[in-house]
Amino acid sequence: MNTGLVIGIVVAVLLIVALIGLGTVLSRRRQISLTEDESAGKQVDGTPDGTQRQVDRSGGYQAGSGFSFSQGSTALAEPPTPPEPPKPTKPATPTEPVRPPGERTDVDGQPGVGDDAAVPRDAEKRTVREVSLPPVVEPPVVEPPAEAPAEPESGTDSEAGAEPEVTEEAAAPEAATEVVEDEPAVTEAPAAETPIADVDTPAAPAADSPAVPEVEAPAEPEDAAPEAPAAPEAPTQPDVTVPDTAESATVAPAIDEIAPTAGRLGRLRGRLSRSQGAIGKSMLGLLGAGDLDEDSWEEIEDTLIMADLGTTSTTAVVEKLRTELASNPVRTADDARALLRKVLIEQLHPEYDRSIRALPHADRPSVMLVVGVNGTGKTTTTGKLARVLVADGRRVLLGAADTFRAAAADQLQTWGERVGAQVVRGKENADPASVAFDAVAKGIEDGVDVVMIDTAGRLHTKTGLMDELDKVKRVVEKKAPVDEVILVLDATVGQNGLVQARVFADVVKITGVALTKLDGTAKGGIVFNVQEELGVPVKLVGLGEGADDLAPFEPGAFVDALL
Ligand SMILES: Nc1nc2c(ncn2[C@@H]2O[C@H](COP(=O)(O)OP(=O)(O)OP(=O)(O)O)[C@@H](O)[C@H]2O)c(=O)[nH]1
Repeated sequence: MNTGLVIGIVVAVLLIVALIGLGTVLSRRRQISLTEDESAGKQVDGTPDGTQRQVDRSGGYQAGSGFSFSQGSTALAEPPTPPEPPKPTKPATPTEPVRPPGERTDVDGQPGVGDDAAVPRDAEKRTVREVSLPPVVEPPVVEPPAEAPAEPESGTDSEAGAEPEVTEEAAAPEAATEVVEDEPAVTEAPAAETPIADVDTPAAPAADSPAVPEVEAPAEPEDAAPEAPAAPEAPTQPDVTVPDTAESATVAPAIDEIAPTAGRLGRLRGRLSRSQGAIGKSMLGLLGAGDLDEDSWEEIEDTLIMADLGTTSTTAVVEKLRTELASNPVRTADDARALLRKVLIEQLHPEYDRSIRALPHADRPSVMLVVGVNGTGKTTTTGKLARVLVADGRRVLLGAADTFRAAAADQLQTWGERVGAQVVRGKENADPASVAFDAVAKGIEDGVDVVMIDTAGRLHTKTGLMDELDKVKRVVEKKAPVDEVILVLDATVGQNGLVQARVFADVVKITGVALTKLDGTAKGGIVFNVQEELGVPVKLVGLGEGADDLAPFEPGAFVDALL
């Protein structure tokens, strides 16, 4: 009797125990804990610091491409100025990619290009690489009237460049202002030692040396911005310095080796590790905690706001997360990560065109203005981008329209010399618009592929500056339409950067943003905010002071770095 009963009871008990065990296991698996995740990460690569962990999580992400360049004809719906009359333009020489196949992947240990990069400490350490620049030389062409020391060229040149175009009433005068075309360091003695030796303004005119302060603009340029009726402000002091006898000097200084441009964001991802802590860790921790109550959602919102995503992006991200979680609850840490990744990437508008409009047009170079508040990294970014372009086989001409600070032009010149790009610069306090005009004229004349103009970045609160910027653009467009206007923003200043950005956006039509110093902030979320506020894509990110610490912005790679 009892044997059967006993067996039955034992079986029943065993069954119950088994069911309880199974239930426990299942309920545990639904829980995702941050601490669990972390230790797992450590296990994988055995490093306690977050940096390594990122690598594993990325699944070895490689940014698919390098920098993407495009032609900017349609870029700015600005009134294109009358096309250049057939000038002595050299058909945009089909420069062949001289691209140095970079074997180097390390960017650390590169020189810090500081405020004043005039002294390239690393020059000797680098492998000198010959990047054969298309022979721009043709001294005779521009030189003829050369005998006259000072004004011959610019003065006349500007005018000349102006006249053929539609009356150019204003153009000539405006542009006629002081201009200095200075080619790489062909100057005097001191230049001897290093090819990169910083150069004072052009050799000749004694002028500028004395510690000229970087203060307010000179006489007229500021208010001289009087729109169209600009005609009056005629021949401002046509004081010019040096027609570029140095032209040919462009030829062959020691040129830097440039790091490979492809996959840079992937390679530099470690620089974003601080941002990772701010967004990735806490967000994943919260999302992984299973069912989220309102407090948890608030915490998620706070995290995003703290990371500088801004309210618009934060709200959008939270709403998307809520919707997704409602229909597809996350069950594993990987699920949580995948969901967050997807939502964040969507919020970064991967559909935006982030190509840099730096490809030449049939009859003229592309023209790029680099604008932004002082100290954000305009000059540095211009130099870094010039390197990328040169590495891509492009002929680049840099226009130092930041005449406000002498060191800025020196700095740009140094960058130019290091990659073999021509530099057109003006005397300190020269009219920036004039320098920009001459740079573009020179670029057209020499048939370069792209002219990049570094502008001054005085405080946006000075309306004079903004007028000046507006004037620079107008004057430049008398020579050629501007294809790209890159606004450089410092990621470390957070919301203030956006205030500045809006002011600039009111004056010029910004077509792309370069967000610098992302290596120095835990608030990588600023990228979302900037795009949302300006409606303009972040195209470039600065991730360090090194010469190659500039990467194209790629939403996927960026989010991977954050998580
Ligand atoms: N850490 C870091 N520093 C950067 C980055 N970009 C630029 N810098 C540094 O920021 C400082 C200012 O850069 P500049 O290029 O001189 O800035 P700017 O906007 O041209 O300044 P002004 O000529 O005064 O208008 C320099 O020390 C640069 O090395 C970056 O991405 N990361």
